[in-house]
Amino acid sequence: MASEDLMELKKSGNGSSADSHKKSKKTKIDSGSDSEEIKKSKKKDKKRKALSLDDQENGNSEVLEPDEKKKKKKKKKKDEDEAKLVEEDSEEKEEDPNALSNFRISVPLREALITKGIHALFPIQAMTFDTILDGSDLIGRARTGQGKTLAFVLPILESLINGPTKVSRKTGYGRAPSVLVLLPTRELALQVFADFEFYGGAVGLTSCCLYGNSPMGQQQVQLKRGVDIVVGTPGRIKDHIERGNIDFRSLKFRVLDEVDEMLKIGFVDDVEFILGKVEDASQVQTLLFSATLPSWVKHISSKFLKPDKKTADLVGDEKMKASKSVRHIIIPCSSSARSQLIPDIIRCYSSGGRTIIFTETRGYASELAGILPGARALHGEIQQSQREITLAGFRSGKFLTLVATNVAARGLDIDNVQLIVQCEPPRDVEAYIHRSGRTGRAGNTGVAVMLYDPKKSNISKIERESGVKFEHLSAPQPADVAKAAGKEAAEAIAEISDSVIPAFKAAAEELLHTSELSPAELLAKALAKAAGYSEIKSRSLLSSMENCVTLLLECGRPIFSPSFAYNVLRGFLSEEKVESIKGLTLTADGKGAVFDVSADDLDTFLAGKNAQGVSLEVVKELPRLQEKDQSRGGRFGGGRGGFSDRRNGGRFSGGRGGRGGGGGRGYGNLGRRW
Ligand SMILES: Nc1ncnc2c1ncn2[C@@H]1O[C@H](COP(=O)(O)OP(=O)(O)OP(=O)(O)O)[C@@H](O)[C@H]1O
Repeated sequence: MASEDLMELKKSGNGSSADSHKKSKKTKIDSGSDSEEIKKSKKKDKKRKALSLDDQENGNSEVLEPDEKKKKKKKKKKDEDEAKLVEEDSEEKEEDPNALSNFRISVPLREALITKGIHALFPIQAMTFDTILDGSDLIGRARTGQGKTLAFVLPILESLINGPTKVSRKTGYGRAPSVLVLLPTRELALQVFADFEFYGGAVGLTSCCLYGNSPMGQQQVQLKRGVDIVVGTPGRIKDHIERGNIDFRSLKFRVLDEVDEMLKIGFVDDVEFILGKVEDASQVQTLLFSATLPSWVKHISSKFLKPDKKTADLVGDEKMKASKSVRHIIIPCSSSARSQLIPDIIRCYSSGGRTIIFTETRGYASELAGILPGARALHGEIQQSQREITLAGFRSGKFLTLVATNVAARGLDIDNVQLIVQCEPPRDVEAYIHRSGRTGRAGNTGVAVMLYDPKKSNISKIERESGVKFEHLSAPQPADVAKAAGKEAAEAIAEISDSVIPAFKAAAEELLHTSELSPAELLAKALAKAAGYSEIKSRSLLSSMENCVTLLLECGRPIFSPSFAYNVLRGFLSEEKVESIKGLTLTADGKGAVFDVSADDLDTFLAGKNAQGVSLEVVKELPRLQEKDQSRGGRFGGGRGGFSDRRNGGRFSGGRGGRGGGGGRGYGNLGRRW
């Protein structure tokens, strides 16, 4: 079996000395989180990691020492412009091994990068640049938002204009494409196309984007005229092949971005068909990228790559597979409470930036977008032209909340997405990783909130497989949200011009004279009105339902089953009241049960709390609950004692998730967005 080179960035911080650093064939880095790494990259930290090539099977490592790399670069012919640029970047070159000037990136491309504010390569880019430019097939993995797109765009372009594929690349009218990039969604195809268009354009290469539900004719004309780079979705590309519009005889590169999604059922046949159209695969470099590489992908993908392919894996065996620059929060919420809760979650955690809400179905995405003021839906049933308008509006800030299905889960790179809300846990862990990765990109931070129904959802599986340690929080309480809204309304009132006073003064004086309330109380009401409040309801910690209160029942001995809990309640409550309770769930410690009651019934329930040694109290912090798969003997968990909560000592750590629990500015947009 042919050996596969494995490149990996290793963590330092494990006692490796400077000396061993030099001797070691691996260059190690001190990596806290991805964002830290990227921030370090941005700050030109001297302790940058560099590249190491390990042989996956025998543990041998081939080293590209930074010094050797520099020598190699120095051999480059430099024209005047380049000399100037190098001079400008000389400080970076000395300080940052990943500075652009340390790579074989030609001047126009470097200039194009600098106009986008890019002065150094991100780790995955630095790690794979030479390997791709020098002709290897490659599988690349880095967490979401770490710059995988440029990791293939830059060396491909450089190879075509200055590198090994330059000589045999077709040029002129009617030329067949040199590069084929396949992506799973049209939005993603357009996004990657935009990068090729911009950076390729800077070096005189043309690109086109082929995706379904858009006119064939224009695409045909582009292909006929000749393009260097074809980006698209498998269905439409297959269509063009079948119509004889594309010729792959001159192909130099083929890229599967989001490779695991591309090789899933539904795409794999088309992908195989397309890749199979390359007659001499030995002449073509194949590159596969994704943030998630389940083992089955590695298996299937070996079919398409050469035996001496390389793997650049920045995630590797690390437990944490999702973005490290994202706060991962879960909040219990029944499906019927979602639409009431989500606006408050946005108020608490979006820091005034963009929010993407993920739903499991297209219908619910449309429904929710209809309910949430200022939100728009994006899913597969919406016409392509509308999808593009919606995404453009979201990118440009025309509206700040996008409600989407998994069509937006992968790859989309949108500035200032501060918050991701997942209405329920997704079916697979990859979806969780990609969805939550729409925030916290390129060294920024973000918040991902996932709602779950404690009686239905299995959080542990996602936690286990993604390596995420969820922060367990309860829903923000409306009273807390309202307090913050009141503060903002007060600030807004202070800014209103005095010119309005004469018009409103008479009504204000009239109110003061006729009302029994104090001036402060009246002003409080005015602030409530300004912030859009007419009443403040309580919210259950268990289901997030408004006007419900969560109670904890304990009876001095273990509660093994829901029916046992119901029987205890029947001891001091009427059947009617017992039947009115909602969402009864056993606690993880096996000692209690929590359930919701209507706020109006609270006194009736609390009146009987001392009966037969029973304790019944309003829950301030939701205790850890038994999960679906943790229970023995059915859905409600007959398991003795359930599972213990070693992490939080039996209590959720976050308590009320409202004030101070938010990311960044907290309730930055109260009263404005809704
Ligand atoms: N070297 C760099 N310096 C600064 N910003 C960069 C650099 N490389 C990429 N970026 C920016 O980082 C962002 C994320 O990049 P990209 O979309 O390629 O991430 P990704 O790893 O493909 O994420 P995902 O797995 O979610 O698709 C983009 O906005 C991109 O412009």
